[in-house]
Amino acid sequence: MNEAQTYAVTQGKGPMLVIAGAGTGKTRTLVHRVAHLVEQGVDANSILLLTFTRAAASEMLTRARELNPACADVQGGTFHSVAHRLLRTYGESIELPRSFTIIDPADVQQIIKGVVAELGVKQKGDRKFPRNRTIADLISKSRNLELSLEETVFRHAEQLAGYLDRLERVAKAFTQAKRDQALVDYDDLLFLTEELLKTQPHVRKELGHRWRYILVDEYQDTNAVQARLLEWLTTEHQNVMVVGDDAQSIYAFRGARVENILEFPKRFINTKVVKLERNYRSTQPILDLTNEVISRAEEGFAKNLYTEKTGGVRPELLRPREQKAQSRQVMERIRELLDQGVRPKEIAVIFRAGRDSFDLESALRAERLPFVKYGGINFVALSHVKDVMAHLRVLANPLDFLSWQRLLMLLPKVGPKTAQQIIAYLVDLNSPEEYGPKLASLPQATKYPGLKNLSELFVSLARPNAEPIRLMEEVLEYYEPICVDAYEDYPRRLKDLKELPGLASQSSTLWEFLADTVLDPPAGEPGEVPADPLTLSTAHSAKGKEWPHLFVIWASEGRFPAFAAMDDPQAVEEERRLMYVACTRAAKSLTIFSPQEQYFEGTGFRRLDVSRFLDDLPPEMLKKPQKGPIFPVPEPSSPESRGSMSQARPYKVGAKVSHQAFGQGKVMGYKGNDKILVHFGSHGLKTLMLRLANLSSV
Ligand SMILES: Nc1ncnc2c1ncn2[C@@H]1O[C@H](COP(=O)(O)OP(=O)(O)OP(=O)(O)O)[C@@H](O)[C@H]1O
Repeated sequence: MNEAQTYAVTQGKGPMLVIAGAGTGKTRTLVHRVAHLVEQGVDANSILLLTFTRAAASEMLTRARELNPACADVQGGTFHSVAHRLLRTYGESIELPRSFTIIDPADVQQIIKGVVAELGVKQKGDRKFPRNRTIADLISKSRNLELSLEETVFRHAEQLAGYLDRLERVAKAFTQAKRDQALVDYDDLLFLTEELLKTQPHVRKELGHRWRYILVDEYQDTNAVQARLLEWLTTEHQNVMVVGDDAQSIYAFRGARVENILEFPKRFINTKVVKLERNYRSTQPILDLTNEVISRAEEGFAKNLYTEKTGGVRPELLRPREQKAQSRQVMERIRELLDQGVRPKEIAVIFRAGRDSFDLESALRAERLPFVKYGGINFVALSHVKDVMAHLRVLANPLDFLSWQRLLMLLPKVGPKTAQQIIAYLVDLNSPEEYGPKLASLPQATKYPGLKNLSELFVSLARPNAEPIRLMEEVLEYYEPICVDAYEDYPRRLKDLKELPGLASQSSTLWEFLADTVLDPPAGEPGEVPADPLTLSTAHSAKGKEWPHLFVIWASEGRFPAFAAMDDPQAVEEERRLMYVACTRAAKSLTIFSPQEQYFEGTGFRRLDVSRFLDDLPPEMLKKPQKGPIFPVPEPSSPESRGSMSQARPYKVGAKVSHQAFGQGKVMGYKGNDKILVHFGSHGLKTLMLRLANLSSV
């Protein structure tokens, strides 16, 4: 431990904020802090460690246990999982039914789809009506940002303003539908827990005594309600340590607020602030590059990470012609490393979106190089997995009509209408013992023979204390023939299903299993993890990890930053931080690939520029190809095409410009082809008509 780390680890009681750069030992400091508290005689049971994923908590607690076995009893988890446990125990005091189940974003979209149909708000042929996913995102955004739906629509989806009244009706009906079915979404978990802590002083007191020390990792990615929950949980003692890095905040799109870090000392008086700046992970040439990438950010704490490691190779930028060439070059570099004796698990390839690695994955398979992939895949959102889970979910919550609907529609000849008619008979079900007999006695039972099998399944599943794995095995036995009938590509799906018993075996109760699969689904692809694999990961899923040798692929405009973010200056800033997170994972070598072309359906190959976050870096920071663009690409002819957009955009994002009234400013982005967004110091962000703005370069 260095001096700053030691200070953070050994402080006594009271609030503490650790602001730490990438690779400066945040995780290590938290682990040592936990072990130190236990060594000082603090009861391990009274320490709560809140992390971003369940895996992070268990990894840190394993490390703490290695330092001191008494750490085995330290409590750990995510805000959501702790909220779930609290609501399960105390939820009835705020009138939450005991049998509530948690729904994931896919379920939310499903409910919204139902509500939209029921309300009849979408007119036939209206192709501009927002998609279910857009509506779900807007509702969640408005809750996370704690803005009215109206304000959220105006700020984030102005083009949908004409639908506002209909969206408000949908939002209201969605809330009601969740209430009717005792369903709780991710956002509800946090807000209901806040309600619980706010309105039930005895619960607050009890928890204040139970958890005497609370430590929070990745504080930059918490949202407003999480910050308040932390306050409620610590009102009794204020023993709270949060650790975060504003430069690594990458979940603003989900409502995370970097301000939580900035405001922490105001919320908790007498906060001790510690800054960690010595980086132990990367060589100086890598740090020079990453420091530069983040120093171009609009705002943030000034940090200058340094290392005492000497030497190291300069990061390198390569510009393969297109995707196939990129995969080939990555493979060559990987082969070189392996030939030098580097282990595959010391190598990772990072990218912006899950699909970015598909081509490379085929190349790796063809060469029989084993890999694991993180991010971009949500195993439990696969429809066949959801089919299976629906049977278990109704066991836990008889009111979960969403799941009833899903499992009934798997029966031969049962469509949505019939499913609804059947559900009308199920509304008075109270416990799983009643399901089997009820299904067998339905008036529809003779017409739909599938109901008989389903009834038998539920008779057999009605064992309140059965382990989740046993229930899972029975459901699978019932479901597999259905899967074969329902899906043409059933062999692949059956293979996925084989992973489910293993997942179920990790939980001892059905509640726990259902909550874990929704709140913290496995991050990797299902299946056995090879012994010494290469890692492929999205930048989001790479957070907190490190590898000696790192490749970043698709570092081109439109891919990283993602095209969808390019018109929104704040989104671009988040993409920049994401690039920073990606590059700071590298310890010894960093190689960045920026393909020069991308193939678009219909329009063919289009030129891609180097990602703006890496463009214009001096060659001493980033080694670049000797020649300029090696492959000439014909300019696109159609005026709507992406290529022409850059012609209509006379200033680079990040360039300095001057305006007669507002003075000097920085170009933040474009809105369409005719508006430019410029940040003018004290005048703030302005959207100007390019034609009229009369800007000049500085
Ligand atoms: N005092 C120290 N002495 C030696 N190595 C250290 C020290 N502190 C941290 N390290 C090493 O530095 C690396 C980065 O540490 P850690 O993963 O805790 O950083 P972090 O701040 O959580 O990083 P990030 O936020 O970038 O994910 C690890 O390999 C860790 O073992």
